[in-house]
Amino acid sequence: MIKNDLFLKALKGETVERPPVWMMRQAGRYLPEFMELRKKYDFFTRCQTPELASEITVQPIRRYGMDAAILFSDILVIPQAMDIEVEMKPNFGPYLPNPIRSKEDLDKVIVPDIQDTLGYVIDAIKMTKEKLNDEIPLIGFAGSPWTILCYCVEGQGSKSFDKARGFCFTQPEAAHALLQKITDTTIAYLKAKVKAGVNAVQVFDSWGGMLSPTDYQEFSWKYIQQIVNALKDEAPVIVFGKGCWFALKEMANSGASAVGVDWTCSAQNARYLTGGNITLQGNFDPARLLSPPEKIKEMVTQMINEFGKDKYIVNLGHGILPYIPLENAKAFIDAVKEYK
Ligand SMILES: Cc1c2[nH]c(c1CCC(=O)O)Cc1[nH]c(c(CCC(=O)O)c1C)Cc1[nH]c(c(CCC(=O)O)c1C)Cc1[nH]c(c(C)c1CCC(=O)O)C2
Repeated sequence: MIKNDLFLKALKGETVERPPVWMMRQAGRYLPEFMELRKKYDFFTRCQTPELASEITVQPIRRYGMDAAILFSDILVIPQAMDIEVEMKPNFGPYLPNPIRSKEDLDKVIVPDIQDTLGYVIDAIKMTKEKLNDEIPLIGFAGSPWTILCYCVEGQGSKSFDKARGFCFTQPEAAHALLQKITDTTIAYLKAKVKAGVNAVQVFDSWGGMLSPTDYQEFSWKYIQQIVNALKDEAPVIVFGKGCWFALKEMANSGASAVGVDWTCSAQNARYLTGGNITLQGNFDPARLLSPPEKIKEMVTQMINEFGKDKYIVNLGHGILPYIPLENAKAFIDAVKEYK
């Protein structure tokens, strides 16, 4: 039994005294204790060493007391496990030296055994569960197949992922074969995470908003739906698509327990588009954490009033920025805890 079950209650749609709160990318560079470890260990060492990954996961919890923890890791451990090389270059971000651009490239991509390739994540989950001591739930996550394809084809981050979109439109068969391999790997991975102890899973479709609504159905949503179908009876699933307001209806009807929204969609519109019954998560503009703490508190209270306290999980509309002052992040969390 988890002592603070606000997050799990909200995922079930149950009535709560106040909504739960966590922040996407809450284990990150705005925390000085994270920066200390970052000086000593490179990115994938931090992900692959259970002592480090579990420590980084609980850092924001110790400081702010969020209502859920999210395992420190990265969505790009999936392509790595599939035999696609991934580097994390300082001041640059993800870099994949051998991107997938043809059927031949695709044939080299494997659907791996999870324990063999990602056993370190399983160990990190078990160690994190011990550190959390059943105080709060732990969230596991994966990127959506489309978002993973974006990096596999583009080879690095991008403002528009033109090469990834071009690959889908010029070589649709290869694109679908890659998406299916990623989907199969992701399903096995998330099931293993649940078995290891995570209490919910979130699928990040960070680049879903790059696609037209029609292309979104074909190249992204179809595969996310497979993941939801495979996971929903094992753990609550949260689906978050950045820029994907047009898909909120499918998301709400998918069997997912909650749907994430970004800050370009109003609470009222999100409730309308999702039919008013599903738990929503979001959607504070991450740059709004640069406002003065008093203003942040006022805006968070207003946001809760707009979404309603029930069937709602307070979060940012995307990941926290690296240069957010500590007291501003605190104001965001405290405003929720003080909500009446
Ligand atoms: C697209 C994406 C990635 N990774 C992730 C996404 C989807 C979520 C989103 O859209 O924000 C997911 C992710 N990445 C990380 C987490 C940890 C858990 C959390 O606290 O939310 C999560 C959930 C750690 C990380 N992943 C990364 C960092 C920062 C790099 C570092 O610590 O050196 C962290 C804390 C690196 C990373 N990883 C990725 C990028 C683009 C970068 C570079 C970003 C940058 O440098 O600002 C890919």
